[in-house]
Formats: sequence, structure tokens, C-alpha cells
Amino acid sequence: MKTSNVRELAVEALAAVEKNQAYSNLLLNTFIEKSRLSPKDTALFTELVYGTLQRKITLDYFLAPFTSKAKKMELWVRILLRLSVYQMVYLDRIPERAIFFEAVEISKRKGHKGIAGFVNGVLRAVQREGIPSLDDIKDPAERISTGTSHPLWLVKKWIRQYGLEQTEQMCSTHLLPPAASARTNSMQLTPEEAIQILSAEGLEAEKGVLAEEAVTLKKGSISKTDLFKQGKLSIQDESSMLTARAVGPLKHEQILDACAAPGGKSSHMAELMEGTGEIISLDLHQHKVNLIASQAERLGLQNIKPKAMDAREAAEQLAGREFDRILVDAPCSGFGVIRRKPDIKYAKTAEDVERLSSIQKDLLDSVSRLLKKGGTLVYSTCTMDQEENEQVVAEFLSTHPDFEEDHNLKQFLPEKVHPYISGGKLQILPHYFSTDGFFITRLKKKV
Ligand SMILES: C[S@@+](CC[C@H](N)C(=O)[O-])C[C@H]1O[C@@H](n2cnc3c(N)ncnc32)[C@H](O)[C@@H]1O
Repeated sequence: MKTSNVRELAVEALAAVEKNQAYSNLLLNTFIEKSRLSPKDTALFTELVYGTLQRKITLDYFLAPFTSKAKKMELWVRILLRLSVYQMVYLDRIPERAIFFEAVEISKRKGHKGIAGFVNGVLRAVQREGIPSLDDIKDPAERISTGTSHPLWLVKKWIRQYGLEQTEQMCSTHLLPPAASARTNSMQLTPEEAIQILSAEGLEAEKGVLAEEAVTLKKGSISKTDLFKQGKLSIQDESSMLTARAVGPLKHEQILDACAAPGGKSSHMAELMEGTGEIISLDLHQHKVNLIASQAERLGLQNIKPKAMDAREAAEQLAGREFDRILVDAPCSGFGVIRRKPDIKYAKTAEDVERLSSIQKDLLDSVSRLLKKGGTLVYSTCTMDQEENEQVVAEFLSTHPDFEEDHNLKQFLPEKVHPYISGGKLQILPHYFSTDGFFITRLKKKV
């Protein structure tokens, strides 16, 4: 495929993300598969789409002085301009004349000569006059918002919750590519053995930085390795691997995983239990439950029992059952995975956070009734929003006096995260270990 066609495809993918609010990672895969891109084109396409999406607000700031007079700009034209300026500013290996030429060609193909002239004019003006400086923005919140491309409301909220410095670091880390981490199936092999086998396949891998079962792939795709196909590896971020450890399931126990699809943490717990006991893995819809079942099958785990159910009704639907441990890995805003799904930062609203925190409280309230006395309840999310984390836990504890924070959390987790544990709660921000952002709380039902 010609590079201009890869760029045109990138414009189409970005327009689809904006129009349908489709998840960028899922959409990208569909585009790559449909267009049968070569590995080299796939790399360029991925870089262009993710880069332009991650830096959308910054690119619009750069373009504003040159486009303010344009009356009405079609979405694809704006996206093409963002894509072109992204390459000019952030990708120094692409010559500017190639960027201009291809932008004009795409404009002619998708629009007409007039649009091509406009695009050419804007890009030439950017080249001639230079982009506006981010230092001109005096307000710190606005500077972080524009400089790292996060909506202002979110930056302001994080500054209130974590302070200016942490917010700045967190937002800057979101612009870096995420690590390709995998969990080794502890029933089958050690991380060291996995690294050896992957090296023999010509893939570069090393031990993870946080979780003891983690390996990180430096190049290549985990899902294409033989180890993955043989059920010896699972794709999972390292911070998320700490959740099953925090639950601490023992062999032969009865576990409830209330929000389990696609099965990452259920399968991790099942591995830690060496295939014994029983994990009831719930999720809302049957198609999601099927994902848990196929994950369990790939890994050869028979102790996972997937079931479609609204976990807010679990107390009634599973009445009479008692569990040793319960995990609520709740639906959440997902701000911790912005590096993997940049669209999250633009799509989620303050109202979404409020709605989600109400669901999270209902989930905890229902499933907590199924826990036996002395049992462990773990609540986790892949977000750093305190409204969905600390506040949900605080409200749960204030309305459920038979529960308390488990201050033993440290003993289940690697020493590196101990400085970030307070009582029974751990908040990992993305810049601490260059992982996803993650929140884990371990609670105990009093005896
Ligand atoms: C963060 S994801 C869980 C990820 C999973 N624990 C893993 O490690 O693979 C949250 C899940 O909760 C499910 N969910 C949302 N509302 C639910 C409800 N009321 N009852 C059960 N599951 C629900 C969503 O469908 C989604 O799959």
C-alpha cells in the first residue's frame, strides 16, 4: 500500500473514532485486518492514529491561529490537518515535503481542488510562521490540559485530588506508548522459562517491573506467540496482576468474581489455586460471559464457572451460597488505561463518573452479603478517580459496619508498591512504574 493510502486510512479511522465514539483499540484492529496492512504499514498506521488521537487538544491549539478564519471545516479536513501537523511536530523522520504532498493528494481524492488548496495553505503557513508556544499559556491547569491533551475538567479534578506535580507527571506519562506485558501461567512455567522460549522464537522479552509472574515483550505481538496459543501466557498489565494477589485465593476455596469478563483476573486466581476449588465468574451479558469461558478453555482451567448475571442482584440470585473471597473488579471510567485507549479521556464525562460510582456502590452492597464471616472482599478499578475509589470504599464502610479495611494488604503485594499503600488501599498512578493506573482495596468481613 502507498504511504498516502495508509494516511488516508488513518484519517478514516480517526473520523470513525470521533463519530461513533468507538474504542480506538478495537477499531484499529478491524481496520488493520480489513485492509490487510503489512507489518510496516501497520506500525505507521498505528503510530499515526494513536499519536494524533493522544495529542488532539494540543494539535488543535497548534492549528488554531491558521484555521480560525475558516468558516466551516468538515471533520475529515480537521483530522487531516491534525495528522499532518502531528507528523511535522512529533515525527522527525518524515520529510515535510512528503507530508504536504500526501495531505494535498488525500484532499483531492476525498474532496476537491479547493479543499486541497486550503490544506496546502494552512500547512505552508504552519511551516512558515511556526506553531504557537505552549509557554504562552499561563494558567497551570490550562497548560497541562493543552500541553498533554486532556480535557480541562479532568485536569482540574486531578489537581484537586493529587496536586499539580502528580497531575502533570500522570498526564505526561499518558503520552508514552504502553508496555506489552503478559502474565505467565504459574501452573505451566516461570517467567524465566517464558523469556528463554520467547528469545528462541526471536522475540525480545524481559521480566516485568512489578508483578512476579510478569514478562514484558519489547518487540512483537504477544497474541501471536506459541506460548499464548498454548495457554502459557495471558495479556495483562502488571498493575492489574496485583489484584488476584491482593485477593490471595487459596486452594479449594469458593470464590466469587462479580465483574469478570473477559476473565483476566478470574483466570489469574484460578492459576494461583492450581485449578482447584471454584470461581463463579459473573458478567452482565452472555457474549461477555463467553469470553470468560474461552479464556478458561485456552488456559486449560476447569475451576472457572462463568455465569451471566447482574451482580447487583447476586445477593438474591445466589442466596444460600457463601464465599471465602469475593472480587469486585468494577466497571469504571478507565482513566488508568488512557495510554491504551486515548479516546477515553475525551469521551468520559463528570456525569459518567458519578453514574459509575453509584453502580460501584450497588455492586459492593449486593455481593458483600454473600461473603462468609472472616472472608475477604477486594474492590478494584483501573482508574485514579477518587470518586470511584476512596469515596466508594469510604461510603461502603460507613454503611456496612460489619466490614473493615484489611491492613495486611502489604503482605500480599510486592515491596515496590508498599509506599503507595495506605491501610487496606493501594493507588498506583501510571507514572510510578509506567504501568496502567490501578486501585485495589482489601476489606475483611468481621468475625
Ligand atoms: C473492569 S471490567 C472487568 C475486567 C475483568 N475483571 C478482567 O480482569 O478481565 C468490568 C466488567 O464489569 C461488567 N459489568 C458491568 N456492570 C455489571 C453488573 N451490574 N454485573 C456484573 N458485571 C457487570 C462489564 O461488562 C465489564 O466486563
